[in-house]
Order: sequence, then C-alpha cells, then structure tokens
Amino acid sequence: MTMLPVKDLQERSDRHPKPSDIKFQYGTAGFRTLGKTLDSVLFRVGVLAALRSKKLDGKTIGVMVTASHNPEPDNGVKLVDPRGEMLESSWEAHATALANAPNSVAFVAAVDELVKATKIDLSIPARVVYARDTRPTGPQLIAALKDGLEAIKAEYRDAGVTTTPVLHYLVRTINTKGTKDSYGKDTEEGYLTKLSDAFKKLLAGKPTPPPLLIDCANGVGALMAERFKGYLGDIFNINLVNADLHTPGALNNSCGADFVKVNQKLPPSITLQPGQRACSLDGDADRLMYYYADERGQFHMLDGDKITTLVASYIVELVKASGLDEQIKVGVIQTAYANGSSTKYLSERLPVKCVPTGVKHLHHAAEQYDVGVYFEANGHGTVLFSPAAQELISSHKPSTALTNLKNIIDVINQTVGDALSDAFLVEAILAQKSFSGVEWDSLYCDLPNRLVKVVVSDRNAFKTEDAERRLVSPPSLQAKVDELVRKYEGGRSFVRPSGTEDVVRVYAEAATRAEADELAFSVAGLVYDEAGGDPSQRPKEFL
Ligand SMILES: CC(=O)N[C@H]1[C@@H](OP(=O)(O)O)O[C@H](CO)[C@@H](O)[C@@H]1O
Ligand SMILES: [Mg+2]
Repeated sequence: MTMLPVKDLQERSDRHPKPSDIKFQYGTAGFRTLGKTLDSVLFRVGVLAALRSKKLDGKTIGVMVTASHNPEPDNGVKLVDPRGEMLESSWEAHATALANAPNSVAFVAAVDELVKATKIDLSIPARVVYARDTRPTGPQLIAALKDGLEAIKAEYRDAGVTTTPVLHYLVRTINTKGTKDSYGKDTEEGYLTKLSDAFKKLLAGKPTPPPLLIDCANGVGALMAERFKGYLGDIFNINLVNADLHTPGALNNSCGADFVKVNQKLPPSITLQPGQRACSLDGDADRLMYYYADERGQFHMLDGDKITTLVASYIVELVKASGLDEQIKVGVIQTAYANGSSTKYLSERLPVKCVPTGVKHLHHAAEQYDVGVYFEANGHGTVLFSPAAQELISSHKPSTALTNLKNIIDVINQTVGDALSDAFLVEAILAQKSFSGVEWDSLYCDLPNRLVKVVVSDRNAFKTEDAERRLVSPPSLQAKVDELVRKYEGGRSFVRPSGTEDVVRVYAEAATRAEADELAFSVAGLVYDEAGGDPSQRPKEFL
C-alpha cells in the first residue's frame, strides 16, 4: 500500500509556515486575500490538488493563481475540476481545513484524515496543470505551489502566465484528449485557433466591423488579446487600451470590467466617439462589460444581462431556423442582481431561473437545459450545450442556420466565463444581425439600480432564502425592507451577505435614478442600524 510521504511533506511544509493570525477560507472565489500572506496556502493547495486528482483516478486538476478584479496586492487561488468546472463544493471544506492547520504536524495529520475520509488510493498518480495572472506576487506563490506538488510527487504542467478561462480550457482538453468528447487541442495555440477560426467563419461575408476597443484592465487579458491579433488576420481589428503590464499598481486601477459595472461609467482613460462600441475585461479576463457612446456621446452600459438577452435570443433564432426547436430548449439562468427589466423581457420569451450568486450555481443550473445561457449582471458567464443537443446539432441536416449554430458553439468557451470568447460571440451576433450598440441596447431598457456595501460586525448573522432574494435572519428585518420597497412604484431591493468580502450587500432598483438611490440608501441605513452599527461611523449617504 502506498503511504503518504510524511517526512517530505512535513519538512517542506515547515518552509511554508502558516501565519498564526489569519483564518483562511475557500469561498466563492477560492482563497483570496493579500498575496504576500498566501505562501502556506499555495503549498497546501499543491498537495490538495494532487489528492483531488488521485481521488478522480488521476484526471488532471487545474490550479489558477489570480485575484481577478481585486487590487494588485491581492492574490488568490482556485482549483478547477476535470471538465473545466469549479471545484466540487464538498471539497471547499477540505481546502479550508488543510489551509488552517496551525503547523506542519497538524497539516500532515489533516492530509492523512482527508485521505482516509475520502478513501483516496495514494498509489494512483496525480496530475495537475497550473497557471497564474500577472500579479507581482504570482511567481513566489507558484514556487510554493510547486513545492507542494513535489512534496506529494504529483506530475505537473506549467501553463505559464495566462487567463483563467484558458486554464479551464486546458483542463478540459487535457482530460478529454483522444476521446469522443475531445474539446480541442490541449494547448494555448489550440484555444486561440479554435475560437478564432469559428469567429472568422461567423464574420465571413459580413462587412468588416469597426475596430473594437478592448480595455484590458492592465492585466493578463492584454497578453491573450495581443496573441489573438495574430489569429484574426484582417477580418477583425482590436485596439487594446489599459494593456500596461509594467507600471506597478496599474492592474484593475480605475479600469476594467468591475470598475465600469460598479461606477456605471467609462474608465477615465477611455474616450469614445459617438456611436463607438468598446468593452472591458477584468484582471483575469473571465468577465466582460460592453458599452457604447450614443450619437450625443453619452455612455451606455451593456452588462451581463444585455449579453444574455442578445445571445439567448440569437441562439433561439438559430435553433428555430434549423428546425430543431421541438428538440432543443433554450433556458436562461440569472441571479437576483439581474436587472428586473431583463428578467421581464426574457421571461416573456424563455424559461428563466434565478439562483444564488456565484458562477458555480449558475453553471449547475445551466446544465439542466439543452442550451443554458447564463451571465451574472457583472459580466461573468457563458453558454452550455448539453451533449445530446450537440449531437443533434452535429447530425442534423445542413443549413446556414445550422452552420452558424455550430460555429457559435466553437466560439464559446463552455468551461467557464471567458471575456475574449464572449466578446467574439457578441461581435459575431452583432455582425450577423447587422446590429449596432443602439439596436442591441434597445431590446429592453434597464431599470436604474444601485448596489451599496454595508460594513457590519457579523455578516454571518444574515441568512437568506428564495435564491437570496429574501432575508430570514436577522428576524423581522425582511418585513422592514418590504415596507421601504412598497413606497416605490416598481421598486425592488434585497439584502445578502457577500461571499467574497466582509460586507453585506444591498441592491435596489426603481423607476428613476433618484428613487433607486433613495431606496438603496434607506435599506442600507436600516441594515446598518439593525446590525448594531456604530452611529458615529454611519456613512453619511445612508438614509
Ligand atoms: C454583486 C456581485 O457582483 N457579486 C460578485 C461577488 O460575489 P459576492 O458574494 O457578492 O461578494 O464575487 C463573486 C465572485 O467573483 C461573483 O460571482 C459575484 O457576482
Ligand atoms: Mg475574474
């Protein structure tokens, strides 16, 4: 029977001591905090990833080192399961347990416990592929990760500095290589070729779209977008802004998808000509925000809900035109943050489901449909085609619509939200439909909305139900929220604890900007007071 390499594990673990004052938690976005505090976590994640691989018969597990849209000093790490999806949730607790063992002895004991509890056969080889974004703490954290992988004798592949969606793609392609489910070539070049070929086919014969301005958040998306240029030829031009990978502190600073969504405005580094369309990626290029300037030069945001609407409507059209609408049902998955107007527009046409925040919930729900379209309002999302739907599409009688549908499938990264793939998807649809930003935007009109953070002493006191749309605790708070909402015609508001920050989030929407703000700040004030917030620290905008 193969035993744990206890001595090596312990000795190497001693080189990566856990900071005694930090409690780590594997949350919605994996482990995420100040990069310089994560050395022990990365070492232990190396061991954990190898154990997960052994547990899954030696399938390759992915490890991505990134903190996405967070400030540059932050970093983080996420595990990717064999089909390119997020780590199975039951393992999140194992990750947390290993990360918090106070010293190397306790760590080895925790590893041993995990091996026994989950019945891992240690003789099975472990395989891991890892990558990192451009953060300055990345190289050192990767070194710690490698130390963990070597301590447990895993085979590993370094995918270098690349985007989160490329790493997910690699995991899926490595694990499906040579099978009937092959998802493509298991290299970055394979990814670039697959997506760009499909995109070029969708654009063929259409007028060349104007060059697309891409705000790369001064992150790794800039590298990937630059690489795409070589594959797109002159059929589609992209102009990169915020593609500075050298200036310290530039990453996500006043730019990127999160900046645009939160502030509902252009990054100060960008000016748009009337009619011009552009988009922003986040720091690891898995989120996308679109926007355009109207003929008066005014900014309009096209967020994840607008992307859902465009994409779902187009896929429905193609399915129908291919004569497959009886067999293939398209559904949409949203969270409570989806703009009420988008939900109304979509529900009048398609099945729409609301799930709790976090991509894993959306992804799982999307798997229940033949074609599941999901985007969080903040621009993270993709489209999933069930194996049966793909089979039907590939064997059905050829037509232009069917060819377009096949190319749409290939331009999409089904493993996870992928900003560049999503941007090509959007551009392909706009070209196919001869839509400008204005026509896309006109499908429905967003309700003004406001998202507010409330700092409370204990966010775990906030519990929700109904896909996070209603509070069950603290008791009676929901009734008070309802009372405030009733004052606003068409108003909606909900309160939930964040899964990634130590805050409670309040969302509100209403018929006018002033009303949405007033409702959001009234609910925020209510939450602050009910949660025992210090009156002297009460934010002045709270009502
Ligand atoms: C309102 C909002 O944008 N919430 C984000 C944020 O989650 P919170 O649980 O709200 O902190 O980070 C998640 C991970 O990136 C993302 O999935 C989600 O959409
Ligand atoms: Mg991201």
